[in-house]
Amino acid sequence: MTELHIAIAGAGGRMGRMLIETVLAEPDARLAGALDIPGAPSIGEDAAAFLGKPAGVAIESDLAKGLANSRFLIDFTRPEGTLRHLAYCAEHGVKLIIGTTGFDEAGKAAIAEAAKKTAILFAPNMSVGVNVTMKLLEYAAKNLNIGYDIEIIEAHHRHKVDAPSGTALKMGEVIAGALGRDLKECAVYAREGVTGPRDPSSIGFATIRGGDIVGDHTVLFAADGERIEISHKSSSRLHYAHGALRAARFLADKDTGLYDMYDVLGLN
Ligand SMILES: NC(=O)C1=CN([C@@H]2O[C@H](COP(=O)(O)OP(=O)(O)OC[C@H]3O[C@@H](n4cnc5c(N)ncnc54)[C@H](OP(=O)(O)O)[C@@H]3O)[C@@H](O)[C@H]2O)C=CC1
Ligand SMILES: O=C(O)C1=N[C@H](C(=O)O)C[C@H](O)C1
Repeated sequence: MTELHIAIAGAGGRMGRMLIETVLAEPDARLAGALDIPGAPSIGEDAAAFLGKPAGVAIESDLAKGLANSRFLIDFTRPEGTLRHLAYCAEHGVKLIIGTTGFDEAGKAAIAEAAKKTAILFAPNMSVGVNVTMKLLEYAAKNLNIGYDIEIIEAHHRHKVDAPSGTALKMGEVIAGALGRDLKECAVYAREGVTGPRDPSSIGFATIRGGDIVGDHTVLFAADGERIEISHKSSSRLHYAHGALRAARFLADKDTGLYDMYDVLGLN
């Protein structure tokens, strides 16, 4: 069994901590490094101090130190952080699993470019359930292509900084693709005041933020006389972390290339 030497970025964050706990629990993985943003209170602490059982890995802000012993970096941070890590990983052949959301087009292009130099898994949601839900949405959209208004509703905790969620946007892309539409042309992200009647070719988004909601996504197909709702609800972050570990195993024999969870799960 090849041991996966993994560093975790955003080590003090919600997903960072879940990933550290998960890596420490997996027999084929070793926590080999931990990063956080310069100035974060966690810098210098043991990465597993929050678990009450030190792992002997200090949280670093210096990328060379934090990644010295790692072949993989799992990064769930912010676009600006991921893009900084990306440049270093591409240069030094560290494989990257990116869960961060909220990238603009330039950020996505930078990730695609870096994938010519190192292997990258980039997915706004690493849950197996969410990715299977995407396939259900593709099927539903293809078969409900006339007379159904499509609305995507997502709800997350009060700390989330980007909207709509990366998952909701990906769901929109999957649905638009299945219908032969371009999401950039048909997405409606907000409604207020006198909006006029709904454009039947639009795909609407609604965002809810509050409390500790881990992540809920519902796609509504609404027609005259019936409604179909396809929902996924997360009650824990563990399944995202398990997905990220599956992604690392998938990248183990890849040197370059840009992949997503469909590749990992054989859903293409
Ligand atoms: N793909 C998936 O399956 C999932 C994706 N996500 C995405 O992961 C990301 C993180 O979510 P979450 O863990 O809840 O967020 P948190 O805010 O809890 O954690 C983010 C971590 O990244 C650090 N950070 C912030 N800015 C930078 C930077 N510029 N450089 C380096 N590190 C930085 C933060 O440090 P500090 O706290 O000091 O600012 C913190 O440690 C989000 O984009 C979210 O949408 C979340 C869950 C699942
Ligand atoms: O910020 C979060 O928490 C989550 N972010 C991801 C997204 O934007 O889709 C995935 C998940 O919904 C949790």
